[in-house]
Amino acid sequence: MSIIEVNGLRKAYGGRPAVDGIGFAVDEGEIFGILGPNGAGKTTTVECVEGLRAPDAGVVRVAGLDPRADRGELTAILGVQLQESELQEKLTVREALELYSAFYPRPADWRELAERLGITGKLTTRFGRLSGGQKQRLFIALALIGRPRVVVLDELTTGLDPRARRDTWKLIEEVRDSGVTVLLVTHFMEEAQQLCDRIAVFKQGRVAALDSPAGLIRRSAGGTVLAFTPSRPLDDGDLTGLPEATTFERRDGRLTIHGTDATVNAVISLLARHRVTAHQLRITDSTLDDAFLELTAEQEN
Ligand SMILES: Nc1ncnc2c1ncn2[C@@H]1O[C@H](COP(=O)(O)OP(=O)(O)OP(=O)(O)O)[C@@H](O)[C@H]1O
Repeated sequence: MSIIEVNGLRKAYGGRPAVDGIGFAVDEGEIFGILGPNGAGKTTTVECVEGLRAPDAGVVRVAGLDPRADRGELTAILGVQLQESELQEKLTVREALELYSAFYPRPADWRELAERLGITGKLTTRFGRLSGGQKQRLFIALALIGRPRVVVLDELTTGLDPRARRDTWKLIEEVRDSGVTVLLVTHFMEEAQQLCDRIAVFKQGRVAALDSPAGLIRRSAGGTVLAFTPSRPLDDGDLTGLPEATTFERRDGRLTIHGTDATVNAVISLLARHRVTAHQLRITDSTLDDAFLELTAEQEN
C-alpha cells in the first residue's frame, strides 16, 4: 500500500525544467531513498511532497492528501527535518522540544525521544552550542515529535563523523521498525545501501532507475567480477558457454570474467571438471557506487 504517490511531476525555474516528469510510489513502512547528482531535482521533488513548492504539473499525494490543498491535515502526518537556520541559536534543547510538542494535538513524549536520541544530557544546552551530530539528533527528535506516519530526511548525516553517522542509521532503522515510513535524500552510497529498502536514482529531473539496492547493483554492467590465473589455458568454447557471463578477457595468462553468482558457480565446476587450479583467485561484487555512476553517466555523443 503506497503512502506517497508522485506522478508526472514537473517543475521549471525560469523556463528550465528542474523536475521533468518524476513518478514513484513509496510503500507504507519502507525506507525509500532518493539518490542523484547535484541539480538532479531531488530537493525540488521533496519540497513538492512537503507542500513547500507548487508543482507546475503532476500529482502528489501523501496518505491520500494533496500537500498544497490539505496543508493543515498534512502536518499531522508528515514530519520534516528542519534546516539549521530554522532554529534559534539561543533556544535550549528542552525549550525546542517543548515548543515543538505544543504544535501538535497528540505529541510523542519528548523526554522519551530525547532519551532514544541520546540528547538527555544536553537538555539545558543552547542550540548554538551543540555539535553537528547533536543538532542532527535534535532535528530528528523534532521531526518525530508529532508522531508522523511519514518522515522526510534530506541529507540527514551530512557533516557527521563516521560513528555519529552509524548511530543515526541505527536510529532511522528503529524509526522504520516502529512503523514510520522514511523518505531519505542522500549523497552517501553506503548510507543508501545500508538503509534503503528501495531507491529512486534521479538524473536530470527524471527517474533513471528504481529498485532495491541489490537490484540496482545487479543491473549494473559490472555485476560480479571473477579474476584468476588458470594453471593451464581454458577453451573459448567453455568460457562462452558460461551462464550469465557478460564478458571475458585474457591478459598475460590472467582471465577476467564479468557475470553473476551463477557464473562463479559455473566457473568453479568448470575448473573442477578440467582439473585446472585457479591461482590468485579474486571475486569482487560491484557496489551501489558503481551502479550509481553507471546510471547517472552523461551520454557521450
Ligand atoms: N529556487 C530556485 N530557483 C531557480 N532554480 C532553482 C531553484 N531551486 C533549484 N533550482 C535549480 O533546479 C535544479 C534542481 O535543483 P534541486 O535543488 O532540486 O536539485 P538536487 O538534486 O536537490 O541537487 P543537490 O544534490 O545539489 O542538492 C538545479 O539546476 C537548480 O539550480
